[in-house]
Order: sequence, then C-alpha cells, then structure tokens
Amino acid sequence: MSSAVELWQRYQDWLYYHVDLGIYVDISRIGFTPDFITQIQPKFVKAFADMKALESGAIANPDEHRMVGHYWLRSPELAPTEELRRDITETIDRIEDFTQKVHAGDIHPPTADRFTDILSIGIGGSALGPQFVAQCFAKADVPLKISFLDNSDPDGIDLVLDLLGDRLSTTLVLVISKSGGTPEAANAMKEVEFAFKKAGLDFAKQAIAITGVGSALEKYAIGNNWLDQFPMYDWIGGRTSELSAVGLLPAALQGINIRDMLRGANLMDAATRNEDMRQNPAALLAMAWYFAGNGKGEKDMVVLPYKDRLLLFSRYLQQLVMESLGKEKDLDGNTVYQGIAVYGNKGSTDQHAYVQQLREGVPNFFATFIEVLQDSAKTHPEVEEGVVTGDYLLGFLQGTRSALYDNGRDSITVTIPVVSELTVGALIALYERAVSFYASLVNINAYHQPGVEAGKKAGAKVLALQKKLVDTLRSSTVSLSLQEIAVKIDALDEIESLYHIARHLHANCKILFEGDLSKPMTLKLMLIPQ
Ligand SMILES: O=P(O)(O)OC[C@H]1O[C@H](O)[C@H](O)[C@@H](O)[C@@H]1O
Repeated sequence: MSSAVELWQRYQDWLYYHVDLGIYVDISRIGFTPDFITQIQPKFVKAFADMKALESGAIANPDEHRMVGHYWLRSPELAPTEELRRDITETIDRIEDFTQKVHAGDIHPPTADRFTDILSIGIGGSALGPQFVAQCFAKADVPLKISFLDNSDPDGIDLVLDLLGDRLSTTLVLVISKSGGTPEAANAMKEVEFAFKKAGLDFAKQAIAITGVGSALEKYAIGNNWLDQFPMYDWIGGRTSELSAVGLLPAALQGINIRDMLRGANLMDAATRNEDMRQNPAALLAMAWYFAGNGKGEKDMVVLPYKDRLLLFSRYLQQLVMESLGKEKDLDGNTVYQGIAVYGNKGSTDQHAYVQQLREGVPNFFATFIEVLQDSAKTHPEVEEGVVTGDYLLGFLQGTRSALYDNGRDSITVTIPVVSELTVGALIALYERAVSFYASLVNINAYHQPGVEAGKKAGAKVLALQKKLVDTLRSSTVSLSLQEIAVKIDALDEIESLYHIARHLHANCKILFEGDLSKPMTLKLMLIPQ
C-alpha cells in the first residue's frame, strides 16, 4: 500500500483532463506498474492501427462482413463515401425538421392538435440508449413524455397502456428495430396496434418506424402508410446506435439538444484518437480494465454513478460492454471465453445494499465511480451548518472510494462537470471507444453477437412445441399425460419442455390439470375450449 503522498503523486501523474468537455478520468487507484505499461504498449500500437482501419471503412466486423461506422455519426466527414456522408447528415436534418413540426403541431394526431406522448417500442440496443438518455434529461415540462415497451411481457404492456389511458390518441409510437424482426418488439407493436384498433384510433397515422433499409418492419410501415420512417444502417450495431436515429429521434422529440450530444461525442472521439496512450482517456480505461482483469475479465466492473439521472448508465454499459466483449472465440478462432461482467445502479444508494460485499467480501471486481461536479441547477437548503445534500453525496463517493482502496479494491473515477447533452454524448463516445480498444487488446470481434442467436432459436423451438401440444390435445377426446403427448408428437426428449409449456398454459386458464401438481408425471391434461 502506497503512502498518501505517493498516492497523491500517482493521482496527478495519471490524471486525464479534457479541456473542452471538463471531463476527468482518474485511473490512479488501479494498481498497474511501470512494467505493465511497457508490456502493454505494443498491444496499443495494434489497437490504434485497428481503430484507424475501422474508422476508414475496413470490414471491422468480419463475421457479418460489415463496416463499423458509429464514429461517423458524429463526424460524417470521416465516412468513407459521399453517399454515407449524405445519409448521415440528411437523417439528422430530417429528425430536426420532423421534431420541429411535431412540436409546432404541424404534424399532429388525427383527433387532436398536438402529440402529448411518445411510446417507444424496441429492445436491447433499440431501447437501452433511449432509456438512459431519457432518464438523464427527465423533467416536469418535457414537450413529449416518453414511455417504453421493451419486452414481450403482457402485464408490462398492460401497465404502460393503462398509464397512457386516453392519451393513446395523442401518442406518437416509435417502433425501433434494426433488424425489423425481433419478436419482442414485433409483439409489443402488435399489442399496441390492437389497442389502437380497440380505441377506434388509426395506428398508421401515429406510427413511425426506425429500422434497417429493406427490413420486414420497413416493408410493413410502407405497406400500411405509416406517418414516417427513419433509417438504421447495417454499419451501426444496436448497442452503438444511440447517436443514430434510434437515439436521436426520441431525444429530439423530448426537447433534448441532439446537436450538443453529437458535439460532445465528436469532441471525445477526437480525444480518443490520440495515439499517446497517457493522453487518451479511452485507452486509459481499456488499459485499466485489462490490468484489473488480467486481460481475461477476471474482475467484474461495478459502475457507480453518484447521480440519480445516471441510474441507467450501468444498464446501458452492460449491453455495450458484455455483448461486445463476451466472446467464446478470438479473431484467430481460438477458444478464449472473453468478457467483462458489468453491474451497478447508483451511489450512494448502493452503499446501503451491496457495497458491504464490495468492501469486505469476494474481491472479484473493480469499481468505476462516475462523479458529477455540479450538484443541481437549483440552490438547496443547508441540511447542517454549511453543508448541503450534494456535499454529502461527494463525501459518500470519496469515502467509498477510499474505503474500497484501503481494503485492496481498485477503482476508476470518471468526473463530469454536469449532466448535459455535451457530457452524456461524450460519456457514450468514451465507453464506445474503450470497448473498441479493449477488443483489440484481447483480439476479439466486438461487433457481432453470435451467442444471442442460440437463445432465440431455442425460444422459437419452444413455441413450435407448444403448437404441437395444443394440436394434440385439441384432437384428443380424452385427457392425456405428458408421456402420452410426448409419444404422440415424437418428442420424448422434450418432455421437460412440454411440462413447462403445459404449466404455463394451465396458469393462464388454457389447460386443465388433473393429478398431483408436485408430481408432473401424474398429471392428465385437457384443453379448455376458449
Ligand atoms: O434492433 P433490433 O434488430 O430489434 O435488435 C435488438 C437487439 O436484439 C438482439 O438480440 C441483439 O443481441 C442486440 O444487439 C440488439 O440490440
């Protein structure tokens, strides 16, 4: 353990500061040594070269044979073709034009002068960024209030629709899906379309699609004369799409300054092109992650923003980091099982939940504190002489950082001056680039997600099995056991799945059970006519 004087010196030696953004990155509480820096230097030479190639339009996602262009969204001049440059700038202009017309009431729902609400339908990268940004800039008097449907959960859908109530007639529905075929988003859309019909409303006149060119959703939107649509490009991944139409349209509609978000990202991008690792905040983060987890993700990343508005940052980063870095194979086909687990909510709230374990339990993590210097735009009363609530918040952050470090738990601290469009855009860009660098350091493709497909395919198989089970019961005049059904449909090795499906149908009043609920093989099943 270093002395306080040595630590203070280490802090100053490694402190990064972005002059225009007022953002600091402190990696002094990660225990790397000068030797480690020397060792990792060549890996960064490769990482910087990879990044140059990626930004100039190389096929950086080889498995899907795609370019990776999210950095062009805020520096269109870097895009490799004139067509791409035009696409990016025209889309931003169209978003602003559309937003201005919605706010002015020039575009309005059929039965009212103004839209009052946005209902954003999408999942994963088509939801996490918009949700994070909405929470960052939430306020009482937004031009349009946003709600989200990001699941295939009927009860969750009921709640959101109930809360909208009569305002459904003045709700602008954004259906966001790059592929245009993700079942959760498609289901939620169908449910909302149904709710519109039930309320006697014309869904198409209030619906916008944000989707990939040529997708099923695009065809559906065009075929049904939806209000409008905005493009998603195949060279942007869902998890890096916040600064594309996916994030910018909902943000602009909520009155968030999207030009400032883009400018913040642009400034951070410029800083993270610096090939002097010590002067590059994303390289510093990637280096610190590499050291902390031994280049193998041996330690989890606990993200603790001490600011309520940044609550969803850890959830946003969970997808960005884990879907990008969590890979079985490296780029040479070796089995590597890479990844960094990310979790966290916010401080000081989490101090009263799991920080006990962080401080004293399994030392399998490093923390990332996000500090916001400005307490609030308003002045606040003193809660003690000379002390306001914001002073407490800083005290808690500093206290936890020291308490963890004193017990051998490392941390990074990212400090932003204020939660603004500029700094939020910059934070997104900072972590996007850190993920890109880390992927180069460990030689993996950060831009595909082959593992997600397995779950999707298995899910589709369950639905196919459900159809067979229901058909079998429908064509039977007597009740049947699981064994009998499995034999009939030649699915003996799926009997456990059949049981889970039957139990769900039973709980939803579609199947009758006779027998002992604690002994699945005693059950006799019969379909309840609907
Ligand atoms: O935008 P979509 O095509 O609907 O995709 C939504 C999400 O679903 C997939 O399963 C991917 O793993 C995510 O990366 C993606 O963001």
